[in-house]
Amino acid sequence: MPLPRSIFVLTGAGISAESGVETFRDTNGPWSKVRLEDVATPEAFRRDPDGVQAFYNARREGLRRVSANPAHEALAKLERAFAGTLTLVTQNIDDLHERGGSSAVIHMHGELKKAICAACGFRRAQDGDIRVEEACPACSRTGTMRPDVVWFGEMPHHLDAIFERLEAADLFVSIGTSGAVYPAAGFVAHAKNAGIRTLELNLEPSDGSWQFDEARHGTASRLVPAFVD
Ligand SMILES: CC(C)NC(=O)[C@H](Cc1c[nH]c2ccccc12)NC(=O)[C@H](CCCC/N=C(/NCCC(=O)O)S[C@H]1O[C@H](COP(=O)(O)OP(=O)(O)OC[C@H]2O[C@@H](n3cnc4c(N)ncnc43)[C@H](O)[C@@H]2O)[C@@H](O)[C@H]1O)NC(=O)OCc1ccccc1
Repeated sequence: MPLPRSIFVLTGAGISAESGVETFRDTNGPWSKVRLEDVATPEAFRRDPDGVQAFYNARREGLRRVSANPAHEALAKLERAFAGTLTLVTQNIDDLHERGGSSAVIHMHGELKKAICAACGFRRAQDGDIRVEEACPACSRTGTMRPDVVWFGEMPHHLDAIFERLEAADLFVSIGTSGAVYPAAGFVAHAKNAGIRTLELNLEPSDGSWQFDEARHGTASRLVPAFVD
């Protein structure tokens, strides 16, 4: 296998599973206790801001109790080895890629540790809880500060740069994702149509596994370091 010149990596919840961040499919994960449309849509935020804030405040607080694992660290090593020609796109809203040493992470679904004003777009770093009634420091409106995450029905971030980088890559690697949520789940088909080699590293075959040139199944903390070395 010729050494790729530029690699595009997409990650999902599976890469953070061994750090203790539940995936969306975990039987006792956060998503097993709530309905997606009750916590991760703009409509839910309008209908029940307390419930939505509590859901994300709890996940943000949970980040204090977890740390990056060997899969995150291996991708940081790959970033150093492929200075500038590695694109790392994650669907995850946790900060474990950065805590694993990666510096150029594209969070296409946003970040738990950021907040945004739904009225004026003001953004800030967010460590503690967002309080429902707090006022936006920029426009002074209250009840508009929300987690800076992409909810269902909202446009993911950085899509133009993502597709540009994807088309310029010669290897697409998908790690720890079930391929259930679009547009991320469509990246493998896009890569194939562009003649790019595709590799899946996942605990089990994902919904889109049949599309990959190669699939290796097992835990990320074992598969990713083995892929990088
Ligand atoms: C449910 C699904 C069918 N719905 C969608 O896809 C929707 C609607 C839609 C759009 N296009 C479509 C086309 C067809 C059908 C539906 C749609 N998409 C949207 O609404 C998107 C926005 C979607 C983003 C929503 N926000 C998230 N997250 C942030 C918030 C939050 O986190 O709270 S999505 C969220 O769910 C997804 C969960 O998936 P995974 O990360 O893969 O996690 P999962 O648990 O499912 O799987 C884990 C995998 O890991 C593996 N694993 C487990 N342990 C390990 C281990 N140890 N090692 C290795 N692997 C492991 C498991 O085997 C498993 O395979 C991620 O994307 C995650 O970010 N927006 C949009 O379309 O806007 C308009 C648009 C867009 C583009 C252009 C024009 C218009």
